[in-house]
Amino acid sequence: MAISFYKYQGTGNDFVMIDNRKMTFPGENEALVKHLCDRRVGVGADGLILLQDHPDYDFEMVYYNADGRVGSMCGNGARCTVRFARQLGVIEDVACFLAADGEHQASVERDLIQLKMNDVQGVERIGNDYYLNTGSPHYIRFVEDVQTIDVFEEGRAIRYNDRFAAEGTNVNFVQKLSDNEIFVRTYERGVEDETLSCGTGVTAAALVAGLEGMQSPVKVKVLGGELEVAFKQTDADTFKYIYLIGPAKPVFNGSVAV
Ligand SMILES: N[C@@H](CCC[C@H](N)C(=O)O)C(=O)O
Repeated sequence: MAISFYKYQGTGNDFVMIDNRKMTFPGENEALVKHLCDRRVGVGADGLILLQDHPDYDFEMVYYNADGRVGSMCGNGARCTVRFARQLGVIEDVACFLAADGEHQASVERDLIQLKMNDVQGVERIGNDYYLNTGSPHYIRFVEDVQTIDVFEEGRAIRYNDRFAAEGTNVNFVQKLSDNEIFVRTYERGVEDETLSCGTGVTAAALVAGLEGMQSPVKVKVLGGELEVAFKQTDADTFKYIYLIGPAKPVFNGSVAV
């Protein structure tokens, strides 16, 4: 069997993208998804996304982590899916689509995709760190110099500690660069390694920076590029009108024998 695919990336977070409007892709086949995401024997990606028809939305996005399991919300993946939907002619410059955490709106403006994230309510304090859900679970730790952090070892230690081992969490190390800019490095659950960018992680980090006094919009540097997060804090730990803004680009397309 041959599978046609597209490869997209958003600030270095990369995805195998499949047009599954004919519902031919066997999404329940964990081993196949894992194989396609494998960087040695497959296409290679941090995750795989199916774009599917939905009766009530422009499209539905179904996201899998590189380990082959269905994931929760993926912010960079969603921005890439919007770009992909536009390339396929499914949408023009605006979209309303369904993802793991519900409905999302998005718009395309030249290179940039602006994605509306769901409201966030509840930010837990864990010692000097934070834990919140921006569609996916994120642990946030502020550090003095993010470049010197061993993200794999320190992130993995938190992801597999007694509190998180069963469900897992993504872990973000955040450095404040100025009064409106942060640098974020992320250990991603389901990839079980550092990725070059994580959209829901960057969003979580910006909201927590907001809790610590940073004004919206927050500029965010990641290893794979730059993003921006706009938000409105409406309560002690409630955020609304959250937007994740940044580029999403096609890389190549092809067909892979499986
Ligand atoms: N890379 C993603 C985050 C994906 C979700 C995560 N790996 C999980 O399932 O917890 C993003 O851009 O948000």
